[in-house]
Amino acid sequence: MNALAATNRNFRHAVRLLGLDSKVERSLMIPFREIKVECTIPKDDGSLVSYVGFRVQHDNARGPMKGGIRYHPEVDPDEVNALAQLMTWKTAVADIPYGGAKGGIGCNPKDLSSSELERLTRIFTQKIHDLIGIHTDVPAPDMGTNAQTMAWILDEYSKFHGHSPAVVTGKPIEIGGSFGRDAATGRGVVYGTEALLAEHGKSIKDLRFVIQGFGNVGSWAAKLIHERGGRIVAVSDITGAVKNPKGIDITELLNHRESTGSLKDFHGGETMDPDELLVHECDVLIPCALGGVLNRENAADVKAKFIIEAANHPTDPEADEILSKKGVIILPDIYANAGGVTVSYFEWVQNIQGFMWHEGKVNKQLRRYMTRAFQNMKNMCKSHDCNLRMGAFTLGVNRVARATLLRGWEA
Ligand SMILES: NC(=O)C1=CN([C@@H]2O[C@H](COP(=O)(O)OP(=O)(O)OC[C@H]3O[C@@H](n4cnc5c(N)ncnc54)[C@H](OP(=O)(O)O)[C@@H]3O)[C@@H](O)[C@H]2O)C=CC1
Ligand SMILES: O=C(O)CCC(=O)C(=O)O
Repeated sequence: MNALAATNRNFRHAVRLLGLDSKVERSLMIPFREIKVECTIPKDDGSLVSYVGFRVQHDNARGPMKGGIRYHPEVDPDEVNALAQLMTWKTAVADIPYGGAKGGIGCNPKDLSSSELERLTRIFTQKIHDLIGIHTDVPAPDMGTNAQTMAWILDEYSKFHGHSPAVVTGKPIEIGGSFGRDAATGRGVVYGTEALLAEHGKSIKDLRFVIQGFGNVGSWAAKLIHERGGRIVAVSDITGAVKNPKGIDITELLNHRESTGSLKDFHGGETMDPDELLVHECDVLIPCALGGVLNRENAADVKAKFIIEAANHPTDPEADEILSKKGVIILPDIYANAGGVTVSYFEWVQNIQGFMWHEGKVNKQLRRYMTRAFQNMKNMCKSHDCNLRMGAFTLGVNRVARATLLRGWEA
């Protein structure tokens, strides 16, 4: 099942649990606006290359639309639509005053030089600059993009609209980024994991973890779990996977990745088949890379008792059913990875105020938001007798439906 069909299915299930009207359902499902643009750039060798860029703005009932921009070869319109919709429910779960959006360019950023990436980002910004903005749609990093990408968007956007730091979040600190944004998604994952484990009388230091993906989210989650005494027994990136039953020294792995650019040839563990990673023996599995990685092919073989969805939609609905029958507890993406967008909100607030917070304040507020959202999600589970995914979906969808009804549809 593709990402959009899976997301729509979860949304419809939440609508049924909430008893929402079919007109509200239809209005919430159809995206506010879908943008598709051609981006042609000269390569460094003078040849021309064309890419397709997307921005889907899903809903703005609760505030400006918000969500990352992904550079990845598998970016397609359905996936961007699904990710934009997930952002709408995610910002509502976190209770931050935003709607949802997502963007992407179908390219492999590893095949482009830094100057080619800059040209691509600038041309994409030129094509969408009049449709994004501080109070309309605020992009941020996602897979394959980073603080530098946001700096180029800010610079290009500012040529048309004047200096506008709040038009993107996840920027470098020097040009208005927030302390703590780089680590925020991974840190939020850890706060969410702590809240879940505490409910089950467990703590990070007693458990074994497997992490798929060692980019922004995966490496920060790994570092913070390692610091708390959690034993990380296997990690992967696109180049391969490494395991060590005694626990991988994450500080050494970060140093290795820093000096070589990947996890390959790391001597603090044994190389393993990356396909084995998701079904490796552990207590907690944290997918931090692509969507749909847990599916009917591998779900029955998963050994973890807890899955923390740091990636967006890593579990497809068939896997969801298989895992739930096995008693695996899944902390859903629209809650588990909401730390990133929550600190993006703090960054936007700081830009608008023209006042910078220190990192301690950012992290303290992040914990407060993640803890509050966890309790709200649990309350929805109780009132609708449902699992955590539906607890999060009913929480998010209900808040957006309420905002939509309050605003009304009169033309
Ligand atoms: N950045 C953020 O703030 C947020 C991100 N997310 C979600 O988290 C996930 C990861 O995003 P982010 O960390 O930002 O992205 P990055 O691009 O920083 O990192 C992605 C990581 O996934 C690895 N990867 C890619 N394909 C595979 C594969 N087939 N098997 C194993 N590893 C793979 C990459 O390997 P390599 O390094 O070798 O390329 C890299 O380590 C995405 O689903 C994203 O939507 C969710 C909320 C916020
Ligand atoms: O920080 C943001 O605005 C969005 C991050 C994002 O793309 C996500 O949460 O999936």
